[in-house]
Amino acid sequence: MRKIYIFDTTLRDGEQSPGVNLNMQEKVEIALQLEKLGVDRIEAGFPAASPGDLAGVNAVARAVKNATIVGLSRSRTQDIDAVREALKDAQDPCIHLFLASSPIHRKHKLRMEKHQVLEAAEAAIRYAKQYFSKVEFSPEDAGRTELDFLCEVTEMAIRAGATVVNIPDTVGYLTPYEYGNIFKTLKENVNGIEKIQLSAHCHDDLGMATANALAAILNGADQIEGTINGIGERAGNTAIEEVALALETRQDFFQAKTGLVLSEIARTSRLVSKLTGMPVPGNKAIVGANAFAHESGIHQDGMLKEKTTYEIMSPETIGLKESKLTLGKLSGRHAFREKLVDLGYDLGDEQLNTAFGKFKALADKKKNVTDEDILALIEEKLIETPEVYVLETIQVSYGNQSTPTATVRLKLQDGSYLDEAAVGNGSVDAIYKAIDKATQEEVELGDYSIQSVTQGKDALGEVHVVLSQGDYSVQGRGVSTDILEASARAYVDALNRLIEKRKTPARGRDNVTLI
Ligand SMILES: CC(=O)SCCNC(=O)CCNC(=O)[C@H](O)C(C)(C)COP(=O)(O)OP(=O)(O)OC[C@H]1O[C@@H](n2cnc3c(N)ncnc32)[C@H](O)[C@@H]1OP(=O)(O)O
Ligand SMILES: CC(C)C(=O)C(=O)O
Ligand SMILES: [Mg+2]
Repeated sequence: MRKIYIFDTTLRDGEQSPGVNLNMQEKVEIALQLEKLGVDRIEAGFPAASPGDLAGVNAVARAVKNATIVGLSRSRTQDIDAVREALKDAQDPCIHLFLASSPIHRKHKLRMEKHQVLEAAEAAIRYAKQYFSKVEFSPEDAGRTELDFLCEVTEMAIRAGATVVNIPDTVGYLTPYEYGNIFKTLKENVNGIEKIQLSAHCHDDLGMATANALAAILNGADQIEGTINGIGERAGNTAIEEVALALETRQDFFQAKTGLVLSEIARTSRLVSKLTGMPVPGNKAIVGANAFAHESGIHQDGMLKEKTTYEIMSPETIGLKESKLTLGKLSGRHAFREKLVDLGYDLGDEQLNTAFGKFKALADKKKNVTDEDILALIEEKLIETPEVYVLETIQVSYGNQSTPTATVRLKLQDGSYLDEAAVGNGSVDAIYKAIDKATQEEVELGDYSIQSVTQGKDALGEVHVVLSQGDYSVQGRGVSTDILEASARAYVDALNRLIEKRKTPARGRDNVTLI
């Protein structure tokens, strides 16, 4: 199987992401993880950029033993000397020289003619070659360079001693067909091309960085340059994890593989995200939080029956424990039952149906239904008390300069309704007074407590109340995303328990019904 070399530039092009700044320790920490991941080459920085970056590259060169350490340099002697200094302790150093070759860059940025580009690049490669056996050369903006001139530049680089020629699509402009064609053309037309490695370096401005890198592989590229999580200048670089998993999953098609330890991918992704401060989007291929998560009922049912129905690779491959079946409003009974079994509940069909109905109602209101949400729903449901009153609606009018007013509607077992309104010292007080009027129960509120049972802005609030009437004392509990609704539910729940309790002989105030 053909080996594709992985050149990681998270610490160089990745650090060019706006807002990212890695200090020496952070560079070393990431580099050591990249070494574990098994990348072949680590571009640690641009030593001429600053004394700090030179020190960072030097620290990486001293720490890493099992990868080539690369330093970037313009085609200028002072930059090359900075790389020499930075890599003096590296076991396996490599310099990466670049000079733009496209007409736009030649004319506007470098203000050079073609022949000047050739001469300057050749001089730089020859100078660098005195100090480095491994020299990579990049004609920057190769993607927008005339193909015949690109062949000329590549041939010059080989003659001057480059060991790798990299073809950057610097501005992410090309389509996979066009990018692949460059590699094919170089392979077919450049003298000495077999002596060097050809490398692909793509940017994601049009979302084609990974597709372009794969097209390069199909057309003879030996090395892929990229970053972890695809971070990098503007829209970023090819995401290394995407190329690695594409080759792994579609070996039948590409007939090529990397030497990466794939099970280190998730850990590396997390570390890079943490130290760069760049969050990984949930839907990011391979390493996004949703990459192995299934939300809809039909998919979840398929997954429970056979994972390959909806997963083309397994989370274990990249070092994750397992796929996730997240419960939401689109989930079905199979996944819901599975979750309940996980949580220790084995409900009969009828109970399951009731719980599922409540779950769907909650999921309509709440983005993420968590285990705690489900436990709260189930525990509430499993303790059966006849519902003499069912809270239908509440409406509360509140202003800090006016008296809170609440209107409630309760449904009775015969299908009729009780509607009442009341004012109170606060919104909850108004609700409770309205319920008292509607039910004509005289009760004393002994305790009221509220807690959040789940997290986030749409968390479930759980209200506990203790009501007493004569010798009877009962607790009630209500759960809702709205604390006023939870308060009303808790009160109505307690009243229902009170009515049930009155049917049995009183056992005294201390004997509180626990739910
Ligand atoms: C496609 C890429 O990702 S390339 C890498 C981009 N990364 C970076 O630029 C990060 C590090 N860069 C830096 O810290 C600074 O730009 C430095 C230290 C390299 C240079 O800083 P300055 O000397 O202040 O120059 P400045 O950045 O403003 O301009 C770049 C100069 O380099 C020239 N230049 C650009 N590329 C090259 C090259 N490959 N070889 C030689 N000269 C080059 C430009 O034409 C310009 O020259 P001029 O001053 O004669 O007009
Ligand atoms: C330095 C070069 C290889 C680069 O990052 C680019 O052209 O995108
Ligand atoms: Mg780049």
